[in-house]
Amino acid sequence: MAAKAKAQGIIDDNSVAVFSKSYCPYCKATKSLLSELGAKYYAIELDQVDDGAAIQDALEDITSQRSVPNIFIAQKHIGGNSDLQAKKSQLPDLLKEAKAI
Ligand SMILES: N[C@@H](CCC(=O)N[C@@H](CS)C(=O)NCC(=O)O)C(=O)O
Repeated sequence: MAAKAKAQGIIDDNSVAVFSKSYCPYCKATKSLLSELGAKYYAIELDQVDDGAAIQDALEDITSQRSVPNIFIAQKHIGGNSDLQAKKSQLPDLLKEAKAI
């Protein structure tokens, strides 16, 4: 429950939240794209925090998605890297609406 509250808090408190793992190439692609677009984002590396596995379980409960990256923009679940890349043309508007750029 603590992990679920922490995951939800990260989603609620950040215009863009990326649940990531430091070695994950899809996560790197997501963070690169957001950086290229000049977006402010919060990333948590689940392989580098003690409660990372519990947060990953909580994310699966919340989103039915277990893989990382698990991405939220303006508290809305976007999905993983392939979902984010597929929205590339809409991202500038989405990120502006979210006040991330
Ligand atoms: N199609 C997914 C692929 C993501 C993926 O395969 N991520 C791997 C890490 S690189 C993963 O979540 N593996 C399971 C795990 O780390 O628990 C996307 O585009 O985000």
